[in-house]
Amino acid sequence: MTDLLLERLQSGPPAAYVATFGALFVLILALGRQLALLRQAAEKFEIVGTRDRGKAVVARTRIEKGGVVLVERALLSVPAGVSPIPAVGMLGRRARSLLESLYCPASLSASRSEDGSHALSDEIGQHGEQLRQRMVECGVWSARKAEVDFSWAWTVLRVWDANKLSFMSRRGHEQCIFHKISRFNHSCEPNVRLLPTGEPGELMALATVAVEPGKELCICYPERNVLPMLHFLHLPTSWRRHVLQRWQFHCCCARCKVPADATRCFRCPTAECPGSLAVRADGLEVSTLAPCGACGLVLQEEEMRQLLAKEQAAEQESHDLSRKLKSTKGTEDFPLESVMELLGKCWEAGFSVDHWMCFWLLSLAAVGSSERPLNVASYGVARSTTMPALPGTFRALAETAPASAGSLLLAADRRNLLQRPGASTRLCLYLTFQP
Ligand SMILES: C[S@@+](CC[C@H](N)C(=O)[O-])C[C@H]1O[C@@H](n2cnc3c(N)ncnc32)[C@H](O)[C@@H]1O
Repeated sequence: MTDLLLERLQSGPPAAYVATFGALFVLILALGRQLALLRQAAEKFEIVGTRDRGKAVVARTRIEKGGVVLVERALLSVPAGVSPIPAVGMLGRRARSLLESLYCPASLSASRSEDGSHALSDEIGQHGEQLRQRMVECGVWSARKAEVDFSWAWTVLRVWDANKLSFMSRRGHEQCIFHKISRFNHSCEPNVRLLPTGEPGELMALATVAVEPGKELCICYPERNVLPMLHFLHLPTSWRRHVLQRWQFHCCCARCKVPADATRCFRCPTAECPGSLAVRADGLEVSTLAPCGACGLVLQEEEMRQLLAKEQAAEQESHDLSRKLKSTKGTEDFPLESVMELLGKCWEAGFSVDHWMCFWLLSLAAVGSSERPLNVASYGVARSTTMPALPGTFRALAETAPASAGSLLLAADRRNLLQRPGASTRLCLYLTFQP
């Protein structure tokens, strides 16, 4: 009996078994591949390579406004403010390889205020020099494993830096990385908005406008207001470029490529001309103004210099106002007078009603003059940026405002402020009041 067994073992499994198992294995692989292809075909988007911004998500079919592009569960998720290091060290094989395939910049940038006291670079050093030590200290790795896995973990942390998204779920404030959602590029005229589904580590991508097949699907990376009640999308091009440096790229979206910055524009001085002159945003060191869009007037260098100096002075005052707003508790101490005063200065300085500062001040004026509690009024601006555009909103305010501010309020009342750049993305706005 034992001899028979030994003989069987030495001669190995019969060839028929090997062939059957081999065939089954190949069949399972082929089925898996077919299933993956079917799933991909059912998706409304595909991930493709681009010439200038790595991979991108592109619509495969027409997606209606408000349509769900995808719902995805995160590959890696940690509560906000908590180090991702232990989670990185405990990833499974599949999550590891998916993460490794994501975009990974050459350098991890310096500690950031958004990360608060838990800036990653405070733990691991600017270039990962303390990473090994931290992995061992927090018990994720033995000293030997630290030697082997160091470069892998360093890569994953750079992936984390470039791709992480923060949002609220049932579990609280989370920071997550996704396999597909992390492929969305940024645009200053986004057509997709990410929304938490409420489930832990889960996000949903919704189209904010109808998207035609072949068009890139983009989100807006900065989520927070830059000034109280002023979202990133309403900022001038140069300021947006500065904010985007956090992701280490120079935005090449359609809005950033336009040579004149429509959010920094002045009224045309020609009598009766309704046009405006916008600051050129083509990277010239000294700012100049493009000719008037309506009558073609070109300003002399000295006139341009004067307008730009006035703009700089008003911007300086906007920082003081922003400080006041941050300490505002309610409607009682809302600095409406300061808002009106600055509006008046902007009008006298020749700003167009489309200038970013006018848009901001007009939103503030609408909130500050509303009879509703501050959080409700500012939420109104957040939910519906149509509020400042409702006929009559500013006309009533103009009656009590200083004469110069009154002109701007009346001008704004005749216009739909949503016609301004970035406004098509209004579903992406979260103009919340941040005390
Ligand atoms: C979260 S990843 C987005 C997906 C990435 N393109 C990829 O290949 O996986 C962020 C990086 O994509 C690139 N990127 C995103 N939006 C861009 C834009 N509007 N212009 C240029 N580069 C962009 C930048 O390199 C940025 O750091």
